[in-house]
Amino acid sequence: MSAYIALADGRVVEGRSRAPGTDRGELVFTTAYTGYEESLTDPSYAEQVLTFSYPLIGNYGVRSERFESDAVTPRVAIAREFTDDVADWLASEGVPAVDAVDTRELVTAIREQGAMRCGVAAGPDATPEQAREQLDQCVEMSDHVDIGAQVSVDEPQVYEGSGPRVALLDCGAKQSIVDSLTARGAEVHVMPYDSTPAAVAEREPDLVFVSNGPGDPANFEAAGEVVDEFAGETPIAGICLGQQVVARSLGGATEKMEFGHRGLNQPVRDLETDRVIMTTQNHGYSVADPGDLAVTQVNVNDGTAEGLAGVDIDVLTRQYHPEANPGPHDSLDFFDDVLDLADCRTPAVVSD
Ligand SMILES: NC(=O)CC[C@H](N)C(=O)O
Repeated sequence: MSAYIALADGRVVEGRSRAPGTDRGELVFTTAYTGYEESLTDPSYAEQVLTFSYPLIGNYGVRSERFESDAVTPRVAIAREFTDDVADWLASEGVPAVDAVDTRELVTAIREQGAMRCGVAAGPDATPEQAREQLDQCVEMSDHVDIGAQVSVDEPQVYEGSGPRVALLDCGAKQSIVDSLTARGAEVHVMPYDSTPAAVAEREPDLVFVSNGPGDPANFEAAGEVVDEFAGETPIAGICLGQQVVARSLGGATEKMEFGHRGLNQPVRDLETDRVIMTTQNHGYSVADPGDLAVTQVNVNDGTAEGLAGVDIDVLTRQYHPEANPGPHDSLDFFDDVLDLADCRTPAVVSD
């Protein structure tokens, strides 16, 4: 069974269909060599076509305990080789999968030209024309203005705890962010991404936390309004899209990166301690201007802002994923730090 990937640069790359279907999205790559279940269920990958640069994906099976959400979130998955476990899982979820592709060619194209639109057709009757038709219908990431609605809860969900009460604005939150907070005793109220400041205030939070999420942070204005309303009154935290939303709301700006950071070994330097930690990352936008916030951590490779902190107010954000699923685990203390900001309730005792 054949498969075709039509790139925005005019190329059509041929591969083998491992799960049939036609679809489209922004072509990106991750260098992660493990954690494929986590990546394939991370809501931040909505509307993207995910290429794994590591050549064999699926060598330790598929277990739902490792999923970050209920759904497979990228629109299409591509690898040099998928095991049957992964291919069968993607087929059962209706997500097209393509392997037997020279992923080095795709990665090089993305590195040289940036993350780009693509269309995919896979299956017994797939044709290059179908892939090109998908490409024609593919819009730029920033045009997915309602992307938050795809990935957020519809109604608030409460996880009980005896520690600080966290209002987590769910812009596409990974389950391991919720788990990292509840493991430390926090009471977590997962709130829809478009909650109003009044709806958040009703929860009487000790900490307002903006989650990770897909697409352009400019399309998460409601979360920015919540930050604007609570900043200076209640501590604020953010991860990845959350950092971007918080920065935008507090006078800063974001920009689209050329091909982003996606992988498990991105080095980050803390400017105060000079310590370098290895981090897991998945983002295509970055904070170009921190506004009223101070940059406290930077990416060692390209100098982009990896951590921000309030100067006079309690704000702490990370561009990488401190919940570190599947790892490396250098960054878990972020959760202790943000809960310390909110320590007006019973102290949390549990650690990872
Ligand atoms: N993991 C995330 O939260 C990603 C944030 C944002 N969608 C970006 O690509 O930059």
